Amino acid sequence: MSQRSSSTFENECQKPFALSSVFRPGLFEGRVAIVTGGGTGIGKAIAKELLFLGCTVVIASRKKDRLASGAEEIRTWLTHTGQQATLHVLQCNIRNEEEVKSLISTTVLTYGKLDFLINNGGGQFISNTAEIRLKGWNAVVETNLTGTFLMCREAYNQWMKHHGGVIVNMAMDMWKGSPLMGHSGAARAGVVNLTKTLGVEWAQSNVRVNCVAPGSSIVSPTAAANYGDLNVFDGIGATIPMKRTGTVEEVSSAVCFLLSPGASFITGETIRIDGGQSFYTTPTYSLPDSKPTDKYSWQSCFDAEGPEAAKSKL
Ligand SMILES: CCC/C=C/C(=O)SCCNC(=O)CCNC(=O)[C@H](O)C(C)(C)COP(=O)([O-])OP(=O)([O-])OC[C@H]1O[C@@H](n2cnc3c(N)ncnc32)[C@H](O)[C@@H]1OP(=O)([O-])[O-]
Ligand SMILES: NC(=O)C1=CN([C@@H]2O[C@H](COP(=O)(O)OP(=O)(O)OC[C@H]3O[C@@H](n4cnc5c(N)ncnc54)[C@H](OP(=O)(O)O)[C@@H]3O)[C@@H](O)[C@H]2O)C=CC1
Repeated sequence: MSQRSSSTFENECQKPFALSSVFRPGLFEGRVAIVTGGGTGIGKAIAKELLFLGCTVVIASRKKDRLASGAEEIRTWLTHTGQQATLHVLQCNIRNEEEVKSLISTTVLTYGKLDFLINNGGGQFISNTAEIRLKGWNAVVETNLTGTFLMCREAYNQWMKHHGGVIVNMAMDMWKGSPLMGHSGAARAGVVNLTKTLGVEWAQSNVRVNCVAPGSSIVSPTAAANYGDLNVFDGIGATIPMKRTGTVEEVSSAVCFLLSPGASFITGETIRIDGGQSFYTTPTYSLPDSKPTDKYSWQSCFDAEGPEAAKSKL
C-alpha cells in the first residue's frame, strides 16, 4: 500500500487510523516539536500529523490524565500507520513561568534541539463581559496571551535565537469583536499582534512566527465539553458561508504548511481557518431584543430641544 494514498486500517465507521496528511511522508524527519494542548482536540491532530511526517513530538499541558489518554491514543494510531516517530509527554501549565522554562530546557536536553513550537494550548469560558470576575479575566488572558508570550520567549532564548526555528500561535475569530468571549478576544488580538512583532524581531535569527485563527467551528468533543454542552457546535455550520463546521485536521494541515519550507517566506502572518465565517457573521451571538438606541443629527437635536434651546447654543 502506498504511504501517500489515503487509506484506513480499521472499520470505516470508527476511522481511528485514517491517514490524512496531504504532506509527503518524512517531511519533518529529524525535527523536534512542542505542541501545547497536544493531548486533545486540535493539538492532538497536530501532534499526530507531525509524528506521521517523521517529527519527534513533545505534547504538554496541565492535566496528566488527559495527556496520558491522548498519548495512548496517538501511539496506538501511530503503530497502525506503520510510522515510527517519538512521542514524549510533559506536564506544563503555560501560565507558570518556571514550568515553561523547564518544558523548553527538558526538551532541548532530551532531544538536543527544538525546531518547532506550536502554541495551541488555550481556551476560555462563555460570559457577558460585564459579569467576568477579575480572576476569570486574568485566567483567560494569562492562558492565551501571557502563556503564548512565555513559550515564545523561552523557545527563542533557550534555542531558536542561535539555531532558527518556526513558531505557530493560536488565535480565534475575534476580528469583529468577541461578544460573550471578550477576555479571549482581547487576548487573541494580542497574540495576533505579538506574532507580527516577533516575526520582525526574530527574522534575523531565522525564526519565523505565524498564527492560525480557527473560527468557532472546529468540532472536537473536548472543546465542546469545556462549555458543558456537547451540542455547542450544532447550528454553527448554517452560519458559515461553506455551510459546515471545520475539522481538527483542517487546522493541523494549515499548521504543517506554516512549519514547512513551503512557507519559508511567510512570517508575522495569521491565517483564518473558518470557512469564510469571520467575513460574514459573528458566531455564537444573537442580538438581544432591545429598542433602537438614540440617534444623533443636527435636526434631531433641534427637534428634541426646541428652536430656542438650540439657538441659545449658537
Ligand atoms: C463555540 C465553540 C468555540 C470554541 C472555541 C474554543 O476555544 S474551544 C477550546 C475550549 N477549551 C478550553 O477552553 C480549555 C481551557 N480552558 C480553561 O481551562 C478555563 O476556561 C480557563 C482558561 C478559565 C482556566 O480555568 P482554571 O480553572 O484553570 O483557572 P483559574 O483557577 O485561574 O480561574 C478560574 C476562574 O475563572 C472564572 N471562570 C471559569 N469558568 C467560568 C465560567 N464557566 N463562568 C464564569 N467564570 C468562570 C472564575 O472567575 C474562576 O474562579 P472563581 O471566581 O470561580 O474562583
Ligand atoms: N475548537 C474551536 O472551534 C476553536 C478552538 N480554538 C483554540 O484552539 C486551541 C485548541 O482548542 P481545542 O482543541 O478545540 O479544545 P481543547 O479544549 O480540546 O484544547 C485545549 C487544550 O489546551 C490545553 N490547555 C489549556 N490551558 C492550558 C494551560 N494553562 N497550560 C497548558 N495547556 C493548557 C488543554 O489541556 P489541559 O486541560 O491538560 O491543560 C487542552 O489540551 C485552543 O487554544 C482553543 O481556544 C480557537 C478557535 C476555535
